[in-house]
Amino acid sequence: MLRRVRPLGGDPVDVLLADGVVAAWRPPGSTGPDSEGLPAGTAILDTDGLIMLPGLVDLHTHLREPGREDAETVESGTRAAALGGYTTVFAMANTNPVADTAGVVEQVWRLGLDAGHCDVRPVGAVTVGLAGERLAELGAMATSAAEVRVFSDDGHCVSDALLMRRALEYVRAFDGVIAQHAEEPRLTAGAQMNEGVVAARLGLPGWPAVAEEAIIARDALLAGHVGSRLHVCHVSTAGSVELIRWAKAKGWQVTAEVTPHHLLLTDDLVSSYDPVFKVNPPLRTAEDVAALRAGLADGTIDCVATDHAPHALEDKETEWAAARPGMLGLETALSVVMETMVIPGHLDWAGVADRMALAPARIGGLPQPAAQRWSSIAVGAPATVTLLDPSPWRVVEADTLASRSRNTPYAGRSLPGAIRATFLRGRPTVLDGKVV
Ligand SMILES: NC(=O)N[C@@H](CC(=O)O)C(=O)O
Ligand SMILES: [Zn+2]
Ligand SMILES: [Zn+2]
Repeated sequence: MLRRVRPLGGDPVDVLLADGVVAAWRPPGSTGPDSEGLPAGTAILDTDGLIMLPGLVDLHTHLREPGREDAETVESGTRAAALGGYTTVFAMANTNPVADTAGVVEQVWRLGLDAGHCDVRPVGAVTVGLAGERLAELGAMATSAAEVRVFSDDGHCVSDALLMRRALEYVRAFDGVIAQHAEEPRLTAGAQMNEGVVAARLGLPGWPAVAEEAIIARDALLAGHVGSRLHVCHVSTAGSVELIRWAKAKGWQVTAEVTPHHLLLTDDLVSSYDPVFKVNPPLRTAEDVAALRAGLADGTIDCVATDHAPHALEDKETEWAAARPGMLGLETALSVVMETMVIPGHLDWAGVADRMALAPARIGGLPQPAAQRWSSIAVGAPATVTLLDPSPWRVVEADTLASRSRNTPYAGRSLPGAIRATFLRGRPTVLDGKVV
């Protein structure tokens, strides 16, 4: 029995979860189901004041297995995901070996099943070894047990225009999508941070906005030309938001994501030379942050994706130039979205449900019942939900995170909200803020 849940910002209702589905619900004050006669094992929680959201879906997670199990494993990464309210994560392909064959994507998918904290949907590489030279066996990954629908060379840009065109054409047959890490490599060679006044002051080589925007413009034109689906990873500049708005107005199948860190943090943090703030694409300016928030609010940017990028201490706690780019994100994403979007009034909870669960499920090609699993509280709908307590503020401590890595940019910062429980098809994966 779930009591007094407030779904999507509306009036509180009582919701009963049983056998993995919403068994009944009632408006407050009315009589209806109570805890008598419930099936054994039905979860009974005091959920007064909690907000119920559909289980969150992350289109962009780095789990590091196989290859860098010291930084993260499928088990530790999905544990972090469940604690963050996620019920599905898409695992990026830049592992070692690269997830560019049916064998590797099936391995990652099975590790996810074994861990059981959330659903793991492997992303397949676009090119063999992420080398940007030959297309990987996209069809074999699509028809494997892992049923890959999202393909990405993330970490690298598919910079060859003809290869990008061929990839877009190839995935059309099975309604796949190419998720592009938009970075024109010739324009970012040697780059250390956002190109701008802070870089000039610090004397660090700059990563210009145009390196992202040039690829987005090119790929949107290609996607429109061949009639296929393009998804833009980690959009970070105001100009990129404008380009995506333009591509959508053309009617092209272009979608985009923004990370929590690009919604909150700016490039002046680099003045500390703390490599925890090194990320790709780099932290940008306050004007970019404002445009990203506005783009997410009006739906130009379809969804929030964490780009959770764990790195071992030796790769992160080093001098700025030698440190690997990337930040943790799964355990703090909903709190950062609350701070940057909900509290300032850019998004209500229904908007959060769309941008963090429904839209990413649709883009990632999750089976239709899952994608539609939350239009309202409906009897018979699978209970894949997360319960958020919006009231507490908590100081993030790197050492208490479930991730194997420690590279959170929010350490010492106070963030709003706390996940109390996560349910995957009716089974609790997190209860009272702890992994079950
Ligand atoms: N975002 C990052 O800074 N790093 C990612 C790669 C990527 O998302 O491009 C990683 O794999 O570490
Ligand atoms: Zn990337
Ligand atoms: Zn990434």
